[in-house]
Amino acid sequence: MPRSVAAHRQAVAELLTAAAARKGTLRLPLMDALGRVLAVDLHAPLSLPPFANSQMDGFAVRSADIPDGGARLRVAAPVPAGAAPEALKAGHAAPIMTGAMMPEGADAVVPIEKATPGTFPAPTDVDAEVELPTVEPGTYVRDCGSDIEKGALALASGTLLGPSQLGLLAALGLGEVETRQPLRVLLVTTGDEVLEPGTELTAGKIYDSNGTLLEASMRQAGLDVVRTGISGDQPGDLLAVLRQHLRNTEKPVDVIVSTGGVSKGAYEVVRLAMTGHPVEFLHVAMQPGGPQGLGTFEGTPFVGFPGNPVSCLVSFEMFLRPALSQVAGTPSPRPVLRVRLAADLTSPEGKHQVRRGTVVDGVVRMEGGAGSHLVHALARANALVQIPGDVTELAEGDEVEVWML
Ligand SMILES: Nc1nc2c(c(=O)[nH]1)N[C@H]1C(S)=C(S)[C@@H](COP(=O)(O)OP(=O)(O)OC[C@H]3O[C@@H](n4cnc5c(N)ncnc54)[C@H](O)[C@@H]3O)O[C@H]1N2
Ligand code: MOO
Repeated sequence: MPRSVAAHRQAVAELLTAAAARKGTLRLPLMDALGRVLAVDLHAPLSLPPFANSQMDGFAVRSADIPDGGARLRVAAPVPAGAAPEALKAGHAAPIMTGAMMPEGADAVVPIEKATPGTFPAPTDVDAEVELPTVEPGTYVRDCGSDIEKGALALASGTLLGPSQLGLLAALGLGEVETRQPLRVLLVTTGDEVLEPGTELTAGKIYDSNGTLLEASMRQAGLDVVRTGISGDQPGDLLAVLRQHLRNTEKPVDVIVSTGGVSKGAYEVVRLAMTGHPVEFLHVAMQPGGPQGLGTFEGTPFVGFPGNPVSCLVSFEMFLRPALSQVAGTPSPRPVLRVRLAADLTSPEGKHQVRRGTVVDGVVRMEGGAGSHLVHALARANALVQIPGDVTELAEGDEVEVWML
């Protein structure tokens, strides 16, 4: 009886719980923290904006100086961005640039486009005057702390640090940030037919797509990855490679992920190598990614993905990524949408099918067929299309769940 997708995801999460709990924190320069997870609640060390400033190039005024019909005001010394201006005298308007600090006493900005004349006077013109329309207090003023007040929670522990979050930390003047130490994955691809990209292709051989596909997925999900290179179909070779890396105390490994060698062939290297170790080989009611291995190898959690590249990606997205979110707080789940099918489709009964598709304007079009070797079609897709095991036929316009890649 195949295992359900949810049950296998839970089994992967349980396998990784102890390893995730052992991880500490790591203080990193901001750019090195891209894709990492914040380890602490972070409170703003200063207010943003740190001072009231102008949202427009224009004139800083005391709004009370300008009645309904407008007023003619004396032009004060200009306030460029970066300057600490003098207080604004009554009856005056100070030329002020976007981002420049509001002078004390000024409470509004009139944009230059609304001024007469509509250009700033030369700084040498000490007798200049300007005619301005009436303005509400606060107009085009970005108040101190209007984005965040000093001491308020800026980012909660567990936040994934992407460009926007790191930009906020930089705006708050922080050069470093406390991150969760990521789990380190030992990634091994297997198969006598598999060659490193960049080498010469000979008869019967193919290039290793899985290593790159999975390392990229794992890095994107905030994991550390150590690659072993390709292991051939001799179980002894695979065992030697794994043991060599597990002995490396400088880079201790938290989980091993292998690809290939888990199904029913005559030379299933991962199955053979794991004989006598507590690794279970089973079938999940999912396509692609049905054959799976799960257990421990000499105390280290072991996850064996099938060899087909699309099966590897689907296995990562369906099992490892969500399991990591659950146990390691790596908050990188895929955005889930409900969209309409561009065309009819069929799906095998009893298997949760994960098709690849392109979502545009709320409609999903399939990319390629169901085959798990279709890497070109995968590269065109922007979503995984989820078709539950009890659904065998869907019509154009029917709603389906998609996970955006
Ligand atoms: N009799 C059966 N045969 C197969 C079954 C089955 O249930 N009964 N399951 C099929 C399914 S589904 C899958 S998925 C694969 C899984 O096979 P393995 O995990 O044993 O993987 P391999 O046989 O080593 O490789 C499968 C496929 O993928 C290619 N491959 C392997 N590694 C790489 C790599 N690093 N980069 C690119 N491509 C790779 C390999 O050449 C094969 O074409 O088994 C089915 N068979
Ligand atoms: O499960 Mo296999 O991954 O269908 O190709």
